[in-house]
Amino acid sequence: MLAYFGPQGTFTEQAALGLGASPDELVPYDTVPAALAATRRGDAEAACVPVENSVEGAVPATMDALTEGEPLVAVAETVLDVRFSVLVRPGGGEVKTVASHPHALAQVRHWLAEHLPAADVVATTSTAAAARAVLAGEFDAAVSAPVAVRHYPLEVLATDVADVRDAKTRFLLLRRPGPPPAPTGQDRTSVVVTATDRVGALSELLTELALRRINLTRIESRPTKGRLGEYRFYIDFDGHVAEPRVGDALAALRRHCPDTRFLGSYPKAEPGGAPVGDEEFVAAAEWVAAVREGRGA
Ligand SMILES: O=C(O)C(=O)Cc1ccccc1
Repeated sequence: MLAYFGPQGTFTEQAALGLGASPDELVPYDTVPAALAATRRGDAEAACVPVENSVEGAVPATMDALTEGEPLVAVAETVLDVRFSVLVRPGGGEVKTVASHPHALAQVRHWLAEHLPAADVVATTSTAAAARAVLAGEFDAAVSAPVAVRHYPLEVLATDVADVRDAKTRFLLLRRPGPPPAPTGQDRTSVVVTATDRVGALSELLTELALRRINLTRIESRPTKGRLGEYRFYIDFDGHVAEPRVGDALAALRRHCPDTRFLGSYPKAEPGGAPVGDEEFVAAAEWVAAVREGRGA
C-alpha cells in the first residue's frame, strides 16, 4: 500500500501514478503528516508527498514532517508541470468564494484578480479537498488539478490557469530507512543539518561539499521551533551516498553537525550536468590504504 496526500484527484496522486504506483495500491490521506505517519507506523510501504514548487518554494508541512519523528528516506522523486483547472458546480451561479491549497492559490493570484475579483479566497487542505467542498456546496469554485474533474462531477470554468508558465512541483516517495536504490550516475542526495549559531558555521558545511566538487542543488532553511534565530538547513546535492566523494562529504557534515539526518539518495527526475568522476577519490583512498599496510609511501 502506498499512502499519498489526497483525497483522490490531487497533483500528488498524479505524481504517485507517475512514479509507477498502481491505482489499486494507492490510499489517500488528508494531510502530508498523516501520509507520513502511516508510513512510519508501517501501515503503508511508502508515501508520496509534495516537497517544493518552482513558484511558491518549499512545502512547510513536508519539511517539518521529515525532521519530526522517526526518520524516513526518499527513494524516488518526480517533477510535474502544474497547470490548474477552475471547477464549479454544474449550472452554479455567481462565484463568491474560491477555494484551494495555499500553494495553488499563490500560483493563480493574478488570474483570480482578473477573472474573479469579487470572490473571497479560502484555503483548503488540498486542491482536491477544495473540489469536494465545492461539490458539497461549501464554496463556489475550486482551483484544482486537471484530473480532479474525472473524480468529481463538476464543470470546468477555465483550464490551463497559471500566473507563471512552466511552474513545476517536485514530489518525493518516502520509505522507512533501508538500503538506498542503486546509484544511476544521475542521483541526488538530501540531508538536513542544524548549523550552530557561530561565525562561519553554514559556510563550513557548504565548503565540505565544494571541496569534494559536489554540486549543491537546493538549500532551504526552516526554524527549529526552538530559539528564535536557530535554523535547520535542508540541503540537496548531486551524487549518491554509495560514491566515495559523497560518503566522505556526509561523514564531514556529520562531524560538524552530529544531528545530521540523511534523507535519501535517489535518481534525479530531470537528469542534467556531467557526473563528477570518483576516480581521484578512489585512487587516493587506495593510496592511504597502501600506506597504512606498508605497501606504499
Ligand atoms: O493539493 C494538491 O493537489 C497537491 O497535491 C499539493 C499541491 C498543491 C498545489 C500545487 C502542487 C501540489
